[in-house]
Amino acid sequence: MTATIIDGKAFAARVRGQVAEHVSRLAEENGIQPGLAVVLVGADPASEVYVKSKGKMTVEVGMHSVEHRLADDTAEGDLLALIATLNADPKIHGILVQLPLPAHLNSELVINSIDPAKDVDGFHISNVGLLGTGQKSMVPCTPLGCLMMLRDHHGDLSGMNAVVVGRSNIVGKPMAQLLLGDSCTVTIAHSRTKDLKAVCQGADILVAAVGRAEMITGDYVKPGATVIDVGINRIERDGKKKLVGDAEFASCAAVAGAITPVPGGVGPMTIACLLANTLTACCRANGLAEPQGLTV
Ligand SMILES: Nc1nc2c(c(=O)[nH]1)N[C@@H](CN(C=O)c1ccc(C(=O)N[C@@H](CCC(=O)O)C(=O)O)cc1)CN2
Repeated sequence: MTATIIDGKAFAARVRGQVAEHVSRLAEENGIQPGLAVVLVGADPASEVYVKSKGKMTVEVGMHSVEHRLADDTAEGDLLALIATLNADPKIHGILVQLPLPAHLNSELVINSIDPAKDVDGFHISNVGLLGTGQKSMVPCTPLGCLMMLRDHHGDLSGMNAVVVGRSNIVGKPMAQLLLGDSCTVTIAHSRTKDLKAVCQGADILVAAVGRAEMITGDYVKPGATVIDVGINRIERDGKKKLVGDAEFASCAAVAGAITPVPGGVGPMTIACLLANTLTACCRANGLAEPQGLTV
């Protein structure tokens, strides 16, 4: 079998196009412009790239974009004060603090200081609780992007066996909640799961979010299954730098029915869903109907 490649780059471009249409309608009909503030502390090279990309795409869809770049040794109190200012700013509907934060900062405290209504990452404890109890929330961008691609590929997901390998707060846990919300039978597996291979072999949908380069090989995959690869690992092979996922692409693609590549799969959907979440937050803040198909 040769898997269908799920093109996340093209899908993300379509989502951004839909967001842009909504943004222009909001301006024409309501005189409102959604605004997103991104906060970067320190100079992690990958984070720098993601933040730059977020700013550029925010402007491209017609939103108001604000970037705050703070020094690596920024005091926690100063970061909290900035977030308080953004919470109170009516032009800002979404606030994102780029992760990881430098080690001296308490990420949980920082994230939980964001107004939950502006928490476009969906990481605030209120949004985590709302999602976990099936209530309307802000949904974390990467799992939301994965769900959109799965719904697009399969239509109805109900009754499918989904295995999520990885239990992070950012991807694994919310991904499992979203799949459960779509009536999948969900297993969360991780590095300590006994006979991980056998567990994965039972999956109709296999989400690899374990953070280990090419750990999921073709023999973990049920023939015809859909593999969603969330991993972004920078490795060196044959003296060349390469970006690979948590799934070994060639061997998995030989068995799977469909697979997301790295790069060009889940990654681009993360930023597209951030823009969708900012639009959703803006509509909610103004008591307007939420855009259809851009949130759960
Ligand atoms: N506050 C947050 N921090 C982080 C998040 C997040 O959702 N919120 N996710 C990741 C990083 N991330 C966005 O912030 C992100 C990762 C990857 C991509 C992407 O488009 N990847 C490309 C490859 C790009 C490359 O060469 O590195 C791809 O997969 O095709 C976008 C956003 C951690 N931090």
